[in-house]
Amino acid sequence: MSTSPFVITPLLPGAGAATGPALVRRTPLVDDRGAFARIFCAEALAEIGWPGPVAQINHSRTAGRGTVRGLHFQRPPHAEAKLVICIRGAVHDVAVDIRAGSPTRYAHVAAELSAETATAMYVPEGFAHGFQALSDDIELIYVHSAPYTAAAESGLRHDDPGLAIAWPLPVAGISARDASFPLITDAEPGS
Ligand SMILES: Cc1cn([C@H]2C[C@H](O)[C@@H](COP(=O)(O)OP(=O)(O)O[C@H]3O[C@H](C)C(=O)[C@H](O)[C@H]3O)O2)c(=O)[nH]c1=O
Repeated sequence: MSTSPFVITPLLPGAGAATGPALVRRTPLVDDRGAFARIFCAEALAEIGWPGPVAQINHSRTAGRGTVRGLHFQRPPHAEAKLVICIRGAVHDVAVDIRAGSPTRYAHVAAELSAETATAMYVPEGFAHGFQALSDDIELIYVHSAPYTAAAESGLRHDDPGLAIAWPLPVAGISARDASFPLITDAEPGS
């Protein structure tokens, strides 16, 4: 493996490499048998703020192009960092700054993640995450720094005018729960 298993590109100008979301592109080792890539590396990601031990790893499949999942986050003290790894298909991946007092609160960053480009997004604590499937048959792996805590789960509306997220495709297949999150103008303080 070269000196770093990833090429890391911070996505939120001014947030600093160690506090904002980042695009994490894997650098697979290719030979005549195929390829080998590291998909998570605590040491390499600590440089951009990965906070601690891996608490949970999830695998999600999304069948239909245009489907939106999210935007999700866990409220403190269960806030989590995530590495969202696309291992099949392509997604438009979005992270929204929800940090109280942040000069970029409710600003978002977006990037295309795909198996073909070997890309992932680092989503720090204090950011909500969502994505839209750009193809059928998406598979994502999520590495979480905190365990799932249903009581701490919350979210933002994908179509909130206060967020102004431009989804590339007509939105399809969103869950009733995700479609019913409050707008940021209606949300309870601290929610
Ligand atoms: C995360 C999680 C969920 N669940 C249960 C809760 C629901 O009954 C069911 C599906 O969860 P959800 O609808 O939140 O799944 P997604 O909408 O795909 O959420 C995922 O996609 C968005 C974009 C993210 O950023 C979340 O981190 C990620 O979990 O699994 C569990 O039992 N354990 C878990 O660790």
